[in-house]
Amino acid sequence: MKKTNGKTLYLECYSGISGDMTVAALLDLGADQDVLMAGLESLNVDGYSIKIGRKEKCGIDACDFDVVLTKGLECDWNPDHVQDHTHEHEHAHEHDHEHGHTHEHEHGHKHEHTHDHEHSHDREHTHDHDHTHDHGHTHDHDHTHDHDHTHDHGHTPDHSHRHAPALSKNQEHIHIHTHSSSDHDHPHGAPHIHLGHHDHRNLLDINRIIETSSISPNAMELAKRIFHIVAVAESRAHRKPVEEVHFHEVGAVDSIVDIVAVAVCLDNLDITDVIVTELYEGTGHIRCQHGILPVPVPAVANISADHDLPLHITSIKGELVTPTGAAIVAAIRTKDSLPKNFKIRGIGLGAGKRSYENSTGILRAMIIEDMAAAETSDRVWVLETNIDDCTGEALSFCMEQLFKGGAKDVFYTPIYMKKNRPAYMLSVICSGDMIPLMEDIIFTNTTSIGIRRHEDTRTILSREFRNIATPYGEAIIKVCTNNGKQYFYPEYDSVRKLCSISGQDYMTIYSLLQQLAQERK
Ligand SMILES: O=C([S-])c1cc(C(=O)S)c[n+]([C@@H]2O[C@H](COP(=O)(O)O)[C@@H](O)[C@H]2O)c1
Ligand code: NI
Repeated sequence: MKKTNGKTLYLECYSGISGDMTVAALLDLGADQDVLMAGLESLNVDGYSIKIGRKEKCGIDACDFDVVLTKGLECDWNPDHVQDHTHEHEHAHEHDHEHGHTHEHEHGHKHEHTHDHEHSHDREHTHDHDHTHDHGHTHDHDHTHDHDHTHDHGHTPDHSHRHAPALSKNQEHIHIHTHSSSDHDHPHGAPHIHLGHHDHRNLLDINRIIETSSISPNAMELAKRIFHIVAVAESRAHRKPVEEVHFHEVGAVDSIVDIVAVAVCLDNLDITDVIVTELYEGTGHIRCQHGILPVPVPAVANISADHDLPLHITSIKGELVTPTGAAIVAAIRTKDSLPKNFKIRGIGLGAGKRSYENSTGILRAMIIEDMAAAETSDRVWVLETNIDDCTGEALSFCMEQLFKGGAKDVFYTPIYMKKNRPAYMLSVICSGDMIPLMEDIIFTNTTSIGIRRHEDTRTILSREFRNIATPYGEAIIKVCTNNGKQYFYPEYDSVRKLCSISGQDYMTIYSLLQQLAQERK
């Protein structure tokens, strides 16, 4: 079910947008890393690890999210290669496709390559796959491309590969998590899925991977929506029915991880409204699996056309907006323009993998609060029924179902009914579209045989939930605004948890949380 009344996200795409930049920006905004990692693990996809660190872009500190592929590139590197290398692996792969991920190869060293450079090996290989390698052995590709890989290797020392260390100096990893078939259990009984970097999958395969995970229903719906947008765009570009689009680069592990990670982080941050600037894009051409593509690449152009995304073409030679980035914007954008007056409640900076002149390579995300919308009113429906013949247990269960179903509020009022019967009036406050579901829950779970209903108006203060750190752990505070003044209401569950950790009484912890929230406002 789509949530409402959450936070508003403002995405500044002045250096374009890609999947990994978005995840990094959302993590920097405070999305919970543990929730993200648990969600990704539940995908039952392996062959990658996650690196979350910091990266300096144009002197600015930003978060870096990297999907490091550990499987599916056996074609590129195997222990035999090492024996052939007399130089110290001072070469970087020159893949033509432009993913922003890192590959980690299992031959005793790690190297990072960003994929935005051209081939320049002096190697003799005919190889109509986009990346080429130059090692003295026969490659045993395990991916299922229908390219012909005819590697005719033989080292010459002048190749331009340069193995960079997996991290740049200023990159401090704060989370590394490896997924491999042997290092974790798969809780859902879902088939374990090995996705090599170049395996081909269609939309059904991707949806199955997402649906068998344990991510929240909101995140699941959003991840599927983003993939669907890419599939439609690819289907038009390649003139194939949507169901027959075989995802290549976009269906690879890093894209699945990026898209699901964005969905999980947005849900975790409780984002319900998103404002996005125009998408700054480069110009010229890039290479990918299909060969040379114009920028914006066909999938990005199609997504922009289908979803009315404003593009701003800069003179930068290269791809600033990836299909994944454009699809994320198309799926989450709810508003076109910023409110006239707003306050910034949080800032997150996500680092891009590429560097261009005249571009910071940073995606900036902000949580903003519209000052005009701080106090507002809305229309709701009130459903009521009087019940004198139902157990307290059934009434409690019904209340739980109503809240789960999306009621804004549910409460019981003790009443006296005919024949002097002590009874309860059940009241449900909900939006108009929820009435059928709410009534069904009441009729199914209680003895009620009739429900009154009327529409009402209410004045509501804007509110948001903030996490604050305390000496006893994290706590959640509800922050409400009235006439520009903020009020801090610690959440009951947080107070309860900290009471039990600290041994302090309820009012002491409650006041401490209010005081800390006030200080950090
Ligand atoms: O692999 C395919 S089918 C592909 C199609 C297109 C089209 O525009 S069609 C573009 N690309 C390029 O691949 C990389 C990966 O994109 P992500 O969105 O997965 O990051 C990117 O450079 C695309 O322009 C691939
Ligand atoms: Ni394509």
